Amino acid sequence: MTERAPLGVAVIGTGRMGADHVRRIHEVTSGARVVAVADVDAERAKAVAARVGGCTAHTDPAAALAADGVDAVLIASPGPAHEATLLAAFERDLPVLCEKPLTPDVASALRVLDAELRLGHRRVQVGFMRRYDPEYAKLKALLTTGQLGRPLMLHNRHRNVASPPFFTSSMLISDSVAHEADATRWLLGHEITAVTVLRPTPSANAPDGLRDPQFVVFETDGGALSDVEIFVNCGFGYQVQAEIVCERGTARIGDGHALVTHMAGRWGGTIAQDWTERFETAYDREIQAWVDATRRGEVTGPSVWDGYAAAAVCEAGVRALEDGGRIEVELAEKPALYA
Ligand SMILES: NC(=O)C1=CN([C@@H]2O[C@H](COP(=O)(O)OP(=O)(O)OC[C@H]3O[C@@H](n4cnc5c(N)ncnc54)[C@H](O)[C@@H]3O)[C@@H](O)[C@H]2O)C=CC1
Ligand SMILES: O=C1[C@@H](O)[C@H](O)[C@@H](O)[C@H](O)[C@H]1O
Repeated sequence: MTERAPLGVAVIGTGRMGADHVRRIHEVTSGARVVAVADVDAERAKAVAARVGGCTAHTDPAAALAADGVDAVLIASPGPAHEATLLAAFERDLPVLCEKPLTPDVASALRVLDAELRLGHRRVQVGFMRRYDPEYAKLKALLTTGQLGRPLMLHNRHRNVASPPFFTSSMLISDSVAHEADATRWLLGHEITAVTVLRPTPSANAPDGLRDPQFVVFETDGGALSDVEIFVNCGFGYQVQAEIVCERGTARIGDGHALVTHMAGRWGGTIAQDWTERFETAYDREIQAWVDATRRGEVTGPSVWDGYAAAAVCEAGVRALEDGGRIEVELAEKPALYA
């Protein structure tokens, strides 16, 4: 690849996120083009490839990685399939953007971490896109100035309209609260040391047997608390909000007051209905940052260590959900590669 050639991207998994990322790279991102896609569903892969000129469709991710013109990989298959594609990408030393979660459990996350360490350099950006959301970025910048003083508590709310049919009670933690695990670590610059999960009586609108909502409390090594209301069948909208409480003040994001209307004796606004709407700008910025860094020969953004740490927090959270009580998070020693 010459310095100015567009980055040739293989997109693995062409479901909801993968197809949206293909569209994004094709229409929004500069400096990249999709040259191959793979999906176990051949028809879906073909349909998505057909929307992009010069893109080959595969059912085997390894074949897509080996296709002509592939310089980098975007993984958007389900979490349990990530490890195999990550390891295949490492064999070709290809840069990767891997949708969250890095992998669904600690054992597989550690295998990926070990494999990247053996490679000897960072290759992966993990898709914790909230770090690229303008509101989260402003909150992070404010905290970095130190004006508010030491962070004491972070209150998070994470609401989805409805959960998909395959969603389990533990997925509220491993699939959804994974975002707050990362946001807490990133915003505070602390590691999470323990997790407690409280379970109110499930909403009558939750599917039978689903423990929804849940109230999760993280303790951090900086002495802060971060709580998360996770409610994936709230019915009315997609809401992600965060309020930081510090020694000298508070700051809050996610109220969605960009447009307030006054009409017919009422005032109000609209609520996003899903993540593609609420975080559209974050995804655009995330993919552009990945493409730009990759073309410079760099790897930036959330690392394999961040993906592993989130997996460790979520695994402790799932145990806390199942067993009750407070579960400590066990983290390996942080390798120098991720310092
Ligand atoms: N950052 C974010 O806000 C979000 C991230 N995600 C993540 O994106 C990833 C994909 O999620 P969705 O698009 O919602 O799922 P989806 O189910 O809509 O799409 C997954 C696609 O992967 C294909 N697939 C399954 N196994 C495969 C394999 N071994 N190789 C290649 N393709 C395979 C499926 O046929 C399907 O087309 C997941 O890791 C999920 O956690 C999902 C939603 C939001
Ligand atoms: O990552 C996501 C989904 O996988 C998850 O299931 C949702 O709860 C999150 O809001 C969304 O951002």
